[in-house]
Amino acid sequence: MAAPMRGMSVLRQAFQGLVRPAGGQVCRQVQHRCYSTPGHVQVDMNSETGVATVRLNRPPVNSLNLDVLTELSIALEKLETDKSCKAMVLASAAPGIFSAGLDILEMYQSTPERCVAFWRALQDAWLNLYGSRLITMAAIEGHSPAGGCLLAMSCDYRVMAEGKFQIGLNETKLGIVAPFWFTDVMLNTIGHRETEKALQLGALYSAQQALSIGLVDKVVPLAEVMPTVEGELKNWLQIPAAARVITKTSMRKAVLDRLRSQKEKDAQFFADFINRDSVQKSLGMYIASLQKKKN
Ligand SMILES: CCCCC/C=C\C/C=C\CC/C=C/CC(=O)SCCNC(=O)CCNC(=O)[C@H](O)C(C)(C)COP(=O)(O)OP(=O)(O)OC[C@H]1O[C@@H](n2cnc3c(N)ncnc32)[C@H](O)[C@@H]1OP(=O)(O)O
Repeated sequence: MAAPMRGMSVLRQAFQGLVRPAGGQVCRQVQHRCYSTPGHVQVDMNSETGVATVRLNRPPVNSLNLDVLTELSIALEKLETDKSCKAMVLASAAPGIFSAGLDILEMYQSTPERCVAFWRALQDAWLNLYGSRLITMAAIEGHSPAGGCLLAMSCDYRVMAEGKFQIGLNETKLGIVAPFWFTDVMLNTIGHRETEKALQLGALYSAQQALSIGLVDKVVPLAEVMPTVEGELKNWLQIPAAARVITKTSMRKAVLDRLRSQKEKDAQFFADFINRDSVQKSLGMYIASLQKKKN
């Protein structure tokens, strides 16, 4: 195995199969390529079908910190440039959870510099996902609040497990405000009236409620989520790719461009907003309430 190259992060090289990270595996078989690293994003590429499964793997709740978001971005970039890849399923390796959203500890008592770096990583991961040429499907096998809901909504199709799991943009409940591009994605998904209610209330929906407002496309028993995604993918894969990609791009371009044109301003705004005393106080209380839930 080659030594790490200068000027290129070990993480990026690991994803490109150039180095074998300590404790990790890079396995290549005829039909499957798995890029498994000590990190938090597992990619399994089935080269026979052209479908990659990307699993978030940061137990217990797949909260999205700087590292996870950076890894996710790199994984998505790599799949985007892999000509054999046609579709991507976003899923979780942690039972009972899709993603708990942004890691609240990245936003609580952090430095402005870290906040900006964290936000840039989120912007890049989202731009890569929402702007992807691939068919993207979310297999939601657990809770999916806030940033988890953003990731799911940014896919082309969503299948959610029935039962106790919840999904939604609950930011106001934490005393924070969903950024404009979260709002844009929700508007594109469920329309203006439902978004207005959902965002003000910080609503978290059951799978059935989410289905009724169009936040997810299908609700099935937990064990059926992956087979349902695979079945749906067969339909999507039959559509001529160029026509589908042009359609998707034209429908998403305005929302993507809106963030692209003001990334730095948005990152600065986030860092300033999140470090306000009143916001820090709300976040502190929310963290305490999560911990109290256990006692
Ligand atoms: C004026 C105009 C302003 C314009 C706006 C400008 C800028 C925008 C500013 C801010 C926007 C920022 C956007 C944020 C989006 C987000 O994603 S915020 C994150 C929201 N997430 C949540 O609310 C989820 C909270 N978690 C839960 O509800 C539950 O954990 C769960 C997901 C339902 C799972 O429950 P379960 O019982 O299985 O697990 P536990 O609750 O016991 O959790 C286990 C463990 O994990 C910790 N944890 C949970 N969620 C998070 C998280 N998101 N981040 C970090 N840590 C988390 C939890 O505390 C437990 O920890 P332990 O006690 O140490 O074991």
